Amino acid sequence: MKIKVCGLRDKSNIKELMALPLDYVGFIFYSKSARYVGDDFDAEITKMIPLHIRKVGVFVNEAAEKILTLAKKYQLDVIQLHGDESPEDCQQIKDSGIEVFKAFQLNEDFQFERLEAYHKACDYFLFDTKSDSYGGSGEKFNWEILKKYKGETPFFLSGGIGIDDVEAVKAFQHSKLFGLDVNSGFERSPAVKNVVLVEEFLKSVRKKKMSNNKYAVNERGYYGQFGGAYIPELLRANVDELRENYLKIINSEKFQKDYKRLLDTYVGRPTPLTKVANLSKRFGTNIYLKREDLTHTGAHKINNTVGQILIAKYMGKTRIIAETGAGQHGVATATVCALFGLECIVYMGALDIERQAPNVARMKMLGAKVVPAISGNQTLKDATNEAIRDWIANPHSFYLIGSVVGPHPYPDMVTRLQSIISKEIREQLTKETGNPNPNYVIACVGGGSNAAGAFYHYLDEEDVKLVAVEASGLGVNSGETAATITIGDIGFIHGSKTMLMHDEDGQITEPYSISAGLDYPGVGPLHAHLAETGRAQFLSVTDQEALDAAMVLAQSEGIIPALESAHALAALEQMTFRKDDVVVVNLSGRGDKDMETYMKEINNL
Ligand SMILES: O=C(O)c1ccccc1NCC(=O)[C@H](O)[C@H](O)COP(=O)(O)O
Repeated sequence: MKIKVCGLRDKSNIKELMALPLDYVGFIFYSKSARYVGDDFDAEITKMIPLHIRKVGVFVNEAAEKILTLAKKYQLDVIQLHGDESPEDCQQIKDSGIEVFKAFQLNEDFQFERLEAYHKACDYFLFDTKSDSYGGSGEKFNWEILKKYKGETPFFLSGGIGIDDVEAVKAFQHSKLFGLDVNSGFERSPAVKNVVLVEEFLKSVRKKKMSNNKYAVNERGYYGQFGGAYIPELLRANVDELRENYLKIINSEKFQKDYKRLLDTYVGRPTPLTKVANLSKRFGTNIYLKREDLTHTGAHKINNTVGQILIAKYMGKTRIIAETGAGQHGVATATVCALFGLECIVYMGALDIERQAPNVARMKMLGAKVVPAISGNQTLKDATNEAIRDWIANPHSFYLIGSVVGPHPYPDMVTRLQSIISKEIREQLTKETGNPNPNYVIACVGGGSNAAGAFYHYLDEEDVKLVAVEASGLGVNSGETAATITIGDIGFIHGSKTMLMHDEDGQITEPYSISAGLDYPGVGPLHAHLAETGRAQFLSVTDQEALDAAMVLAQSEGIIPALESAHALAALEQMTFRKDDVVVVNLSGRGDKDMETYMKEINNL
């Protein structure tokens, strides 16, 4: 929720307010207002305002020429029009490249049809109370009226909002509510705000709503209708042992201390949140990359293997088994087994062993035994079957799964271990913009572990749009695809009920994507639930679109992404953003491992 404090003038008061996480500050350029900045308002005052706080000039029936002159002088980012300005007046300001807020004074008789002519010409509306003055009346209006507002332009709620309105504001819901505009409710005297009260208001309004756990796993291991533990009887004891222990261990102080130490000193966390200027310019918004590519081993996978190896140790396990497709999870598992001196057996399809020679060599160098799966298509699905067989035969082993898939508790356990990603994003954005919540979080989805981690702390923050990007390979209808949510159905795979791709006989189909990490015929049950409830939007990206996006990032920002992450980047091309949106793309891995593919697929490399 964006917060705008309007009606400022006093330099020392403004300086104090600048320390608060505000989004907008407003200056009244209407001479009849008690908060009028005055004819000799010092332009140095607006210059000292940090760039992330946007400066709004408030005008009433003023000539466009004068507005634009003052906008230049005071470096205003936004013009807020409070008089009888027409859509054409708004458009004239907008055409000069400045954002426009149009204020409307509402009462029960307000005709919302009036707004239709303004949508194109305004970036935001501001709904204030009908009064004899043009604004700053300190009076509230009946917010229920806004149920009638069905327009597309987001709005600020305004009019007499004060510290006593925190609960009402939090309870008020409207899909187009963008922010709150406050003014006289926080004044000591005209144009001088009570900084302590403003700070208290910001904290209370933004305090995380008590999680309603709508998207969390329930005690039976389900996300809505998805999840569960559909496993052979012979595996039951192994899975139950893990289910009974994982939360106790993860929540223990000792685990938290050991896990944090490893994340900080071995994995290299926190990973940076990089604002990418050239990409931001290209998409006309503010794009940040969460740099999982900078972790040890070069991808987010290590967050999970470091956590699971600790859980295995605490459970007294000495033998680790894992399955791997392209070898990334195998390498991350072999890495932590080497670190802890544990035996490591990695099952890998015989065909994948042939295709992924460097990763096979890495695993061997790290001391792991790589066992070929020679059944079926000799790929990931078959490797998983072999790993499960091994686990049944060797119950003292720990099966270390690499994504938010498999029987409960794996999806929840892996999600929690990857949630460090969104925990850090929140902390980093708070420092950077004053608000922990971005407008969008975008991540690629194969099984879905990097997306689960990037989404986790935002699941109940409905103002944050979650975008999951699947690999559509050669196209969603080509038969050569891995876009499970887009074309799949409900079914059972690797011990859980979820969405998967299958043929007419119900057989799971072989997925295809240029990106090995997205080449999975199912998806984690959390993601199936996010898709079903509409909490996350699912987009799909072809091989070619991902390759193009990788080139754009490499050549505009000097970062070569993993092919998986390139899918998340390519989704930007399918979306439209506002100038002041904050968009976080989870850059799940670095591109070194994909150089052979890039060299083969991109001309002149
Ligand atoms: O604040 C003023 O004096 C004013 C005068 C003329 C036009 C607009 C004005 N204020 C604009 C605002 O953005 C106010 O914050 C908004 O009207 C709500 O004010 P309040 O009821 O005091 O919270």
